[in-house]
Amino acid sequence: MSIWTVRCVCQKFCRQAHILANRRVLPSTKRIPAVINGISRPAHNSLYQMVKKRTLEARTKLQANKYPNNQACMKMPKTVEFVSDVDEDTQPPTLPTGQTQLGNVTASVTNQDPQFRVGFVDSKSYSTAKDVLKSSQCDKVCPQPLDPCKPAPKDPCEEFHKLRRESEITGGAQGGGCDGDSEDEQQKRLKLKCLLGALAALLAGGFVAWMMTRKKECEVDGDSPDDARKRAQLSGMITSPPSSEQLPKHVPYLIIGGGTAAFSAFRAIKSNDARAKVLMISNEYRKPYMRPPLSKELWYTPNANEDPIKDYRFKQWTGSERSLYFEPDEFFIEPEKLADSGNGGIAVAQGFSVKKVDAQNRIVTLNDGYQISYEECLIATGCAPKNLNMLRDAPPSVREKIMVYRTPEDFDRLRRYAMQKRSITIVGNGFIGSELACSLAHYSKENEGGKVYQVFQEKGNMSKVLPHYLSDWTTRRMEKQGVCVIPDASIKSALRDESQVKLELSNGMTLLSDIVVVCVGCTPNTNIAGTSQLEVDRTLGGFVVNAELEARRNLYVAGDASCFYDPLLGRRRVEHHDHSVVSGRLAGENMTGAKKPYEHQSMFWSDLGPEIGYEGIGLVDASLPTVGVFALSKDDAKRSDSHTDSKPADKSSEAPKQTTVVEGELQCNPSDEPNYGKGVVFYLKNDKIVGILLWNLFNRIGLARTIINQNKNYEDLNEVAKLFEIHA
Ligand SMILES: Cc1cc2nc3c(=O)[nH]c(=O)nc-3n(C[C@H](O)[C@H](O)[C@H](O)COP(=O)(O)OP(=O)(O)OC[C@H]3O[C@@H](n4cnc5c(N)ncnc54)[C@H](O)[C@@H]3O)c2cc1C
Repeated sequence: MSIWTVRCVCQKFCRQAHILANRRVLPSTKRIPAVINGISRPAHNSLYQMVKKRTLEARTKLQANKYPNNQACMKMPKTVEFVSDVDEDTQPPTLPTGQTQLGNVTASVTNQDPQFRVGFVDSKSYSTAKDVLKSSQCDKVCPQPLDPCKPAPKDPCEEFHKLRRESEITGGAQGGGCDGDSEDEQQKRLKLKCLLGALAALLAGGFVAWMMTRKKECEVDGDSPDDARKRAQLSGMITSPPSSEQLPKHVPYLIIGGGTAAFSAFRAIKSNDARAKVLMISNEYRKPYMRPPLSKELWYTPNANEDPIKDYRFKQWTGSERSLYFEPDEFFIEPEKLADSGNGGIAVAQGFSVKKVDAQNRIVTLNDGYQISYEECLIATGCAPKNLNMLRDAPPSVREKIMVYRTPEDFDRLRRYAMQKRSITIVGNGFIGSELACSLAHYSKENEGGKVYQVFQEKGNMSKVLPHYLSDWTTRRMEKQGVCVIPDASIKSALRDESQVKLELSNGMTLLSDIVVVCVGCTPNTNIAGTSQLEVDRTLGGFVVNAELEARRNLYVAGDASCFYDPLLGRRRVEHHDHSVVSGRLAGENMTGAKKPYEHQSMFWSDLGPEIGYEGIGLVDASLPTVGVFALSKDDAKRSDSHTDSKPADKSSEAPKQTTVVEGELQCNPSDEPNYGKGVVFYLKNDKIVGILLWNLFNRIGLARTIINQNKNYEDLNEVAKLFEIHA
């Protein structure tokens, strides 16, 4: 095995990768014990541990088990000029800008795949996504049985149309009954009456048919009122307590928001003030729960077809089971009983919204005007998913096919579509969009479900986080997992079919989908800032707080909604689970008088299916220069060695050329999977390491944290990389 180093020096999108070295790793005896010892996780991280007990062993086992790769689609072309005389069999995998891989198959595929149609309403000679899929290497590299580009075995759209036609015919027949045997003289008047009657009956029949199809839509889009009530009762989705009047008038500790940061703060308060009485006010109708499994583990849990509404149990990657909820219902006390509780505890007011905080007088006002005074208050309102303006402003018929993704309700809704084998389009290439696309593709594969498309403007998945070569590689891996990735494309328009939404993309493709999930980031929930006279950061968003997470005296902000001052890395806002745990804990400690600054570097993680997992810490930002060091498999090492060996004298001056060659190989040969299978990427600012990404490397985040905290220049990053034992 060899170490493979890639340095990205361009500020924007890291266009250049330089191989710096191709040397043997130091033997594992060359560890630096002091640093290695720093790996152990601090105790506060128990919330993080609950979600994510990931060991390399567990992941490796998982990789070997029942989730085999699906087959690759192909690289999408940048433009969609129609080229009718392309020979599919001789198509190169990638084409220069301005050309396209679209083949001469447009008309022939139209009827085969209802998800991709040419000229949907108005029959233009579109080059559709199907054409792209068809014309790519997919036809060459995908074995037939697993080919994700072929039509689904059963076409839900066709079924829908059939049902609809039948109901219309039935309605029409019922409208008859005027074939009377009346006398000739009366025929004219009777005929007229009859015609009018038939027309009325037809209209009634049509109305019945419409109602019937509406009902079918409802069955897809939502529960019947009875079911909805039942599910609401099961999950406690009713305001609790029934009225704000039942909430205490005064509490020592008040937390606005009922998410991860809020719950972490409660834990810290309780461990510093054993009898603390804490009231959490959440506008969700649930007790505190974690979000990460919503886009990952829940979709891989074998019992995913069972109704998870009660406690959303899921299997962690390690195989152990747990619920989405941090604690069961019994852990909490009722808000009405909080004031009289001798030992204190935590109460959650569910379904109530705070509209104002009066920091001067320490009073919080709810939406209905009810006021609660506090001694210490934390704002942990998180963030809300963004939508695209064009979709938000679309007609209601389109909007009902568009959703964002953040809550268990969103999971339920999307799962209903997935279970019904519908085609799903994810918009966006960030963490949640990419995770969800992988999870849905997996779910679809396991259940012979519908197609999963991922559309985004950028060139590759996670391009804001990963250096471009890694983003490219990841995109190909996503395709292998069964996601039909459509990069370099934005949505130009969205129209509604009987059952689907038709997306016209900027690259000329037309995509038909049963549901569109918009995953384009989120906006911090700072609505109360204006009424509460709190400062919001103009650039980063979020409530501005100092290093102690204080917005005002006795008023703190933590989690996604806080824009805090990191003494090491400057002003930041972070939208990750561990940050919400770390900042929530710090705020909780400070609410009990600790007055500590934010010093602990939080980490994040993401999983793109069971085979790709990564963790990051510090400023993991693709616009920074990066150096990546990856373990190569035997074959790749040989290839790289031979390349270097052929030009030993030119090693440094030829670095960019080597890069080009390596990148070329990667782009042209999707089977070069091991290239970026495992490694570490350093993100640099003023030649200092400010961020570290651990790519399929686990249990090393403590070491990464130590290195960032050292805040110094390293002569040779290969030496630093060796500490991570990427071959271990
Ligand atoms: C699907 C998904 C997957 C994710 N996966 C990962 C992952 O793998 N790794 C990772 O590091 N991070 C992940 N994250 C991000 C992580 O979950 C968030 O960073 C974290 O939940 C933020 O916690 P929070 O407490 O700040 O906000 P939230 O969890 O959003 O909680 C805020 C709460 O406050 C409520 N609220 C808002 N305004 C008011 C108001 N005025 N009055 C009362 N209540 C209010 C909200 O309804 C919400 O319940 C994921 C997020 C999502 C959505």
